[in-house]
Amino acid sequence: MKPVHGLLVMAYGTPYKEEDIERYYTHIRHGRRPSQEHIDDLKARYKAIGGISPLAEMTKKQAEALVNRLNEVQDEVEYQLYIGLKHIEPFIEDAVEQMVKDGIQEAVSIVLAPHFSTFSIQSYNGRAKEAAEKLGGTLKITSVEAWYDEPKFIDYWAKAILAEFDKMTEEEREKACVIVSNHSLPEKIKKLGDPYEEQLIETARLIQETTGLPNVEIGWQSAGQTPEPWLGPDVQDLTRELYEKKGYRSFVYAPVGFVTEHLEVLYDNDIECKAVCDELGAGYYRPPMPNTHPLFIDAMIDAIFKKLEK
Ligand SMILES: CC1=C(CCC(=O)O)c2cc3nc(cc4[nH]c(cc5[nH]c(cc1n2)c(C)c5CCC(=O)O)c(CCC(=O)O)c4C)C(CCC(=O)O)=C3C
Ligand SMILES: [Fe+2]
Repeated sequence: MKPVHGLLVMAYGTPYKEEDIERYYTHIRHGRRPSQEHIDDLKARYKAIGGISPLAEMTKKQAEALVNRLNEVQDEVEYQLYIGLKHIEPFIEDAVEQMVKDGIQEAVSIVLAPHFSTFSIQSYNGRAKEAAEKLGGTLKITSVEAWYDEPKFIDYWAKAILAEFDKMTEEEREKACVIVSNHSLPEKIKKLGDPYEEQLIETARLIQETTGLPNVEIGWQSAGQTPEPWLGPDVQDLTRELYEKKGYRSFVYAPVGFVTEHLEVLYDNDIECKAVCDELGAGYYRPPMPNTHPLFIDAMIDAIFKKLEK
């Protein structure tokens, strides 16, 4: 009999129904209830993308694709899937508790987000390890930390971006640019030595190298509503600036820090960035997100093996 190990797949989480929005947002804000205005604003954004986000279902599909592939490509271990979410049930702690109850002693974890930050990946991994320790320390978790430069991940985006350029006329292509972006974080992470910004720059460089496209720019999106400075330029401001200063007339948005068509993509890109493009009379393009694309799933499988072989 093969030994059974856990595969802990962690993701952000999303409200399952409208009534979940308030407690979900409160959890994101570390237990501080947001103002009614902020809640209403968030509700309106979910409404604008069709009521709820496709994220919950897609996280499940991605996790299932990962465990199936992991059990297909190796024969020594039987991996059992556990999903742990950051801001809604099943929480990361729930998943770890279930693993311990199931008698799992070894697990590998991966977060469905490619770039490392103390704000994101480290907090997921830290919560998983802390939960395992609290439950007696019988479960050992090996955590993948980042996979922003995995060749198959880059390949997925390179192909998806080039497919958008294929939709353009020769003339349009010459004045088109790619905006590679990630979720903004407070600028103070830079002083803390966080590699988040550099990792996005490296993802963009690899995409540029692989596609051979001349115009690749970096932007940040979906910044929080606090007075402190956040990483910029914001993708909307950047679009205007590039239109004016560099004469670009078409924009291909590649929000590579995300992996699914969820709120930030469907709203911040497909509604907000598109509105800027429409106003400028510029072309708006946004390749499909990786979701369960085999290249994308295999990129994460490669990252898992690299970590386990270390
Ligand atoms: C780094 C990062 C990622 C990527 C890495 C990862 O995936 O972990 C990410 C992903 C996501 N963020 C998501 C949703 C939200 N994030 C919020 C707010 C915030 N995110 C932050 C960071 C990140 N977030 C931060 C620093 C805040 C401000 C907190 C504060 O206020 O102090 C808010 C509050 C309202 C607003 O600000 O919009 C919402 C609703 C969804 C689900 C979307 C859906 O349901 O489809 C996803 C995938
Ligand atoms: Fe977020």
